[in-house]
Amino acid sequence: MPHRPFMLGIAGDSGAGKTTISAGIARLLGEERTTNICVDDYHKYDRKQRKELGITPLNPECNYMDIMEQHVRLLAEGEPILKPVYNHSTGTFDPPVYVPAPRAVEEEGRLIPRVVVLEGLLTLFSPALRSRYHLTVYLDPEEELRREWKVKRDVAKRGYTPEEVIADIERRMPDSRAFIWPQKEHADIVVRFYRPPGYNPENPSTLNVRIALKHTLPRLDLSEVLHSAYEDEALIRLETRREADILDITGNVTPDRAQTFERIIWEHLGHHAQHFDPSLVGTFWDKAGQSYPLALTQLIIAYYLVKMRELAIERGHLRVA
Ligand SMILES: Nc1ncnc2c1ncn2[C@@H]1O[C@H](COP(=O)(O)OP(=O)(O)OP(=O)(O)O)[C@@H](O)[C@H]1O
Ligand SMILES: O=C(CO)[C@H](O)[C@H](O)COP(=O)(O)O
Repeated sequence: MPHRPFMLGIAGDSGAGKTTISAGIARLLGEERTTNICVDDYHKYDRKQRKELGITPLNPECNYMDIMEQHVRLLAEGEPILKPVYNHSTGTFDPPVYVPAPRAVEEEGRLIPRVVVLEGLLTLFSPALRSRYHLTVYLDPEEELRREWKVKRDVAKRGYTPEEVIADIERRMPDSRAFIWPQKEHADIVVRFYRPPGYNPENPSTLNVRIALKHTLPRLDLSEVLHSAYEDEALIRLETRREADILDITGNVTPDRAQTFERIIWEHLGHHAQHFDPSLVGTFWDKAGQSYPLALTQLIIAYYLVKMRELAIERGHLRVA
């Protein structure tokens, strides 16, 4: 009998930080307890063909959306898939890889559903995809920041010049607006990193973050988690609005305060975070940089994930035996 996993969908534009967040969450929960899939692997055309056709990878027409939907359904039902692989270094396709059935993992004599993290440009695009997730996240950094991150990453890792990356971002703009940005509406959690006044790009650890927790989420008592840091306006502010609870975390938080807050969330994650190396929470840029707002964002998403997984088990929505 297949085991149904917990499905987490993460969307956002290119360079918005999806891989950074997904990798952090997988490390938190234990990499052997998660299956991470990038849905950008379902591109229909390679880089050369896209150029010839004048189509961008952001356009659903440029992706095998039907196969993506079928594979997301199969994973949600606990089945294996044979996943295509798009190689960002060569701009072409590698042989497909076998992704085993996402079976539950044993923890203290109990079977816990595995977490399948699906991230990519179009993860939340269609109703068929959205219907499969238990929790959805949209990454929405300030546009200038996304450009800065994308240029740095594409030059270092994907063989582009800065001018080529900027020109490509501009070419993609109509498709960003038409296909990527509207997915924000469908996310339970929207994360926006933004620059403080006088921001120095050499020190991205000082970025602020605003996390919108939509009311589609169960009303978890976050105030209990935030309690001891809650008084501290310099660190964190929680405000309830009509459409969402807004959590603001500033980048100039002192290490001891951030670490206290991290520990509080950590304790609430309990045994779910026992396989994780805490020194890696909040790391970015191949673990060379570390940011408290990023660490707290990863912990808050993991906290909701663990709580919602417990709820789904209680309600009998996740079959593990
Ligand atoms: N919170 C952050 N603070 C500092 N740098 C970050 C943060 N999030 C992401 N970055 C940097 O931005 C770059 C892009 O991030 P990432 O690869 O996670 O984006 P992505 O959305 O997965 O991109 P793509 O869809 O194009 O693959 C990386 O170099 C990463 O180190
Ligand atoms: O937006 C992207 C997600 O990473 C990529 O740019 C897209 O997948 C195509 O990659 P490239 O044209 O750089 O080969």
